[in-house]
Amino acid sequence: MNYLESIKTIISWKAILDISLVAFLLYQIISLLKGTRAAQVLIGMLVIFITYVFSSMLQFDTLHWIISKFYSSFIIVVIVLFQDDIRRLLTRFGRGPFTTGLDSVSGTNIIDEITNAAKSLSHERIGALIVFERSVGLDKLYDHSIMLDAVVSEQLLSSIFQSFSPLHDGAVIIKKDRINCASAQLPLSKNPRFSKKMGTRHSAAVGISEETDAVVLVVSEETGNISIAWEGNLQRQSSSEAARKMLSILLLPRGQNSNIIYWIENFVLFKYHKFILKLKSIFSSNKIQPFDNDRRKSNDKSNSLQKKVSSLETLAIQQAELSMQQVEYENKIASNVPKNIHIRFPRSSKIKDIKSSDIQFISSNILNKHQSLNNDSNNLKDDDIDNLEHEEENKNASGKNKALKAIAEIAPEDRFDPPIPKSPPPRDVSIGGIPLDPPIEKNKNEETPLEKIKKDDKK
Ligand SMILES: Nc1ncnc2c1ncn2[C@@H]1O[C@H](COP(=O)(O)OP(=O)(O)OP(=O)(O)O)[C@@H](O)[C@H]1O
Repeated sequence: MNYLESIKTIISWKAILDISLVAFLLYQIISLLKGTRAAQVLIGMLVIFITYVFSSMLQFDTLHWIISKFYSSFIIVVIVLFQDDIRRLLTRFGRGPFTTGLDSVSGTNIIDEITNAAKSLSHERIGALIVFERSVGLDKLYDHSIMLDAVVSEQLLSSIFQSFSPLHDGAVIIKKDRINCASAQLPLSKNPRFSKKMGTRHSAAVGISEETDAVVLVVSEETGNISIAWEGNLQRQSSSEAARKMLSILLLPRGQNSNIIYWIENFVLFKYHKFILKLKSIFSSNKIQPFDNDRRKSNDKSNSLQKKVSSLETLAIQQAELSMQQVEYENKIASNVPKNIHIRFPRSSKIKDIKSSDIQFISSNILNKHQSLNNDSNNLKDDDIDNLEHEEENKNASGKNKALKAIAEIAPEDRFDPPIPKSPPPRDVSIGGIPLDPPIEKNKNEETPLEKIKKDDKK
């Protein structure tokens, strides 16, 4: 009985609260430092501390003196080494699940516009990075960005991220209910788990969510996946609808008059998603994030497709070469054409949607186009040979152009190629009557390719 009573006096509610607070603080610090460079520094400092204790016990006076000098400036060392991590830790304590980023009235519309834009961008395989500012200001990112202060709309967001837009590189930042700026450069993730496996767009999304309480929506250009980064986590969304729900949880205040029940509901939902994310990363095979698995699968698919395409391309070239052997004249005219044939898929096409029948269609298209080129050159044979002599170079060039046009026709749908710059204006050939580049004299003994062909024909 005495024993139980003594325990009761020790374990007061204050002690329990005290221990819980310490445990919570330690958990936050460990979860923040886990996997970072700071964790390694911390381990190094722990080793020095153990050496210090042993040096004192074993009376190694010199070692003990050196380490004690080091520990006298310990606080300064810690602040210098961990300045980034301390800032992140303090930011984390300064925010909570109750800080929201959008207004409860207009927020839903904004999330709708953004998820619709993400859906169409994902469908077209156009990468995007959209940051929602919450309680921590992102002012330092504005300096190198382009200020917009525009109303959030699906059309505007979609056009910002098109590859021909001057604003497409970098992130769009949503502040309150407006698009604040575009082309913002975000800090990359410091977590080696992300920084090593991911491309820079996703690493930047995680990076800003590690440093601040911002929520980031990423659309992958490579896979078309929509992901959301928050609190240093990255969660791939199964659909744009899932992204909409997740953004609503993270950004919208729960209810117009947010009372404690809504707050708790928000907190539980917030923690639930975090817990699910952790579970997934623990149980996912090979300890690879679902995100990485997707990327790997998509790489495998595109690799096998590339193999198929290159083998079909070789076949097309082989057949073209065979047909070219029939007439030497054609061979001379079109000898460069097969080398110019490249299969180009439109940017927006989904790799998984391209079936083997499509590839067959494409390859037969190449052969047809090539055949028509050869026919063109056959017709030329009937033309006046003298005229040809002067036009031979032009014909060769037009043959190549036709081949390139044929390639452009293979996949014309909604592919956007930036306009080809006009040829530069003619250079000044002389300054004050002194020629800059003396004209190259044609070697009269040198045979033109057409003269060679004529000779061969005569033989
Ligand atoms: N630090 C950054 N801040 C903002 N945007 C960035 C940053 N780093 C890269 N980006 C954007 O990401 C693009 C490059 O993406 P990259 O292919 O490296 O990333 P990724 O994560 O593999 O994405 P994706 O799956 O879309 O290819 C850049 O063109 C740029 O628009």
